[in-house]
Amino acid sequence: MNHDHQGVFCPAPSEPVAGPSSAFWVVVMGVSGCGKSAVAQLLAQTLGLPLIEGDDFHPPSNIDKMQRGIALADADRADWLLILGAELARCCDGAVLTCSALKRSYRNTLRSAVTDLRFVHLAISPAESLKRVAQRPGHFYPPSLVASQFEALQDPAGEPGVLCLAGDAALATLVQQAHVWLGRTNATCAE
Ligand SMILES: Nc1ncnc2c1ncn2[C@@H]1O[C@H](COP(=O)(O)OP(=O)(O)O)[C@@H](O)[C@H]1O
Ligand SMILES: O=C(O)[C@H](O)[C@@H](O)[C@H](O)[C@H](O)COP(=O)(O)O
Repeated sequence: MNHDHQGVFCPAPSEPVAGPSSAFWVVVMGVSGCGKSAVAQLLAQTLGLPLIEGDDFHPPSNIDKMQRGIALADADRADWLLILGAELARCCDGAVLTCSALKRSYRNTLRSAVTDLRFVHLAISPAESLKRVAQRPGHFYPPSLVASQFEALQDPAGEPGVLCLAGDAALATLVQQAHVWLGRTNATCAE
């Protein structure tokens, strides 16, 4: 079953959606606290593309689970990833999506929604992730779940269309590096 966050049915595309040649879609990915939201917001502004916040599309049951300190399982993430793929496909001229996308199979679900999907992986240490998550007041995601993110993470290095960055660099540097890379790989997505 595939619903958007307001419960409206979203048909999943049977073929990845291709946009105009200038269009591209990019996922800013990584463990909790790696900087997905911060980087994606600036990157979307820089590129003039819509921002899709992956966390906004979790069903209440997932939020509730995480708030109670229970890590999501593959089954909890399956519909969420399909919805995020449909959201990407809906943005015909491209978009920037924040999504943890921790496992290769999750990334492949997103790849099946749009052509040449790029991923910018913000890699940080468990200690840095824990520090940042613990300092984020009012967020639903508890520090006790940080270790589970690293257990689930499958490094995307070597997969097509992936840029890996050190997430402890300055925000402006990260956005610039992603921007340059996206310009260089546009239309080929071979890296
Ligand atoms: N490159 C960075 N350097 C320093 N602090 C950062 C950086 N990126 C993000 N942060 C801070 O870390 C915290 C988590 O960032 P956030 O973007 O919410 O991560 P995520 O969306 O991956 O969970 C926020 O307080 C944010 O301001
Ligand atoms: O797949 C998951 O386990 C969740 O999506 C998780 O990766 C995400 O980190 C939380 O929703 C917290 O949100 P932030 O990543 O924005 O901290």
